[in-house]
Amino acid sequence: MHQVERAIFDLRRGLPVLLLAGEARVLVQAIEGAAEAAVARLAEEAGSTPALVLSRHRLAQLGETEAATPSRLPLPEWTDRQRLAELAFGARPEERLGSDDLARWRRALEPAESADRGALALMRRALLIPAALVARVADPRRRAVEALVAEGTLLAVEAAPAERCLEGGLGMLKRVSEAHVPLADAFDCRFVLFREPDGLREHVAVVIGEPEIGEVVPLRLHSACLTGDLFGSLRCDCGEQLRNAVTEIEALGGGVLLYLAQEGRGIGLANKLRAYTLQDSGLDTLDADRILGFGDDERHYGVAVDMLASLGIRRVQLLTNNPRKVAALTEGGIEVVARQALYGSLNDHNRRYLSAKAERAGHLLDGVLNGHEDGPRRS
Ligand SMILES: Nc1nc2c(ncn2[C@@H]2O[C@H](COP(=O)(O)OP(=O)(O)OP(=O)(O)O)[C@@H](O)[C@H]2O)c(=O)[nH]1
Ligand SMILES: [Zn+2]
Repeated sequence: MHQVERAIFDLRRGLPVLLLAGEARVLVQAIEGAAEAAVARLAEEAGSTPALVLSRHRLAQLGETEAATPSRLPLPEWTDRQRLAELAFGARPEERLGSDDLARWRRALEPAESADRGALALMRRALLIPAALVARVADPRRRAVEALVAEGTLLAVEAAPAERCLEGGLGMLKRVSEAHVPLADAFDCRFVLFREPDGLREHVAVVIGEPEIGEVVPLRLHSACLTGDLFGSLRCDCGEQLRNAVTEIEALGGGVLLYLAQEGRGIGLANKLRAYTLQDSGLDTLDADRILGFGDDERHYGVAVDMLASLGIRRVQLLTNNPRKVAALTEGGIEVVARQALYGSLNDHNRRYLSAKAERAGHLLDGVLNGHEDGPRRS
């Protein structure tokens, strides 16, 4: 895990890393921050033709509608940064790259192997665009590349743990510190901070009042939304949901709110802002994420299950409109005794977002979409 965490750091800085997959040595670089001549340079370094690894969601945007797995797209050396960006996350690839060219690219697709899957997982964990430049190191270049590793200028990491890096080291969450933090809507609150084993993400359990831990505990799983939670953005309903959850849990006699570092349904703030810009050109919240190469929802709730285990909570009354959260907790061995709706209010800016969640992602938002437009509602 240690090397994986370092690899994420290097990739975020725009540096290449070397993935080790059996006998294969594969140079990997992020699309974000890639220099103009990145493909040519990688070709020279590896002595082979670089390829672009794309997620199945992105492949679908390029016309590979049946893609069930990621694939590798071999690239000519003259591929510049602009073309890479169009291929990896451009909004209108057909228009910009030409349908003939796209069809040709598609015919050249190769199935992804372990190093390619590892590269994509690293990009996701690093909250970068989920597309990677990869190049297999040819035999004549192997020594030179290994020398870079030996002298410490290139980081080598095994592909297998890289592939698993999104699982987040379950059961190894560290409970780090805690304090009493009185809130405007609930005076008696304790913030308990948890850190993932690789140190990259932190999550907070807000214990409101003194819930009976052995009984059914009112619980909210809240995914971070900087724009909504902190600034009251009108594009979503998160800020109101957050505050309504605190009030509601307090009214229920106490419970827990898990504030999870899952900004943008797990794609990170940078990508959420990219997705917002795409939404401004007419796409809905799910299609915008798919253009960028992401699935409808990239969140994993293993950390929430671990936090509940640490707090001794096994039975909950869950405040959510999202059936996936109920399913994820149940799968993690938490008994969801009841679900309780939790709404923000509808406005002209979030109407399309909430409708898409209800119509396309199965969120249970009838109560807010059908007529309750004049303020927050609970049921
Ligand atoms: N990718 C993406 N994320 C968004 C967008 N709008 C809001 N979000 C994120 O969506 C998540 C919403 O979190 P929650 O309110 O906990 O979850 P939910 O899936 O709406 O479910 P409930 O609120 O429990 O019903 C947050 O991480 C937001 O940052 C968007 O347009 N695109
Ligand atoms: Zn939000």
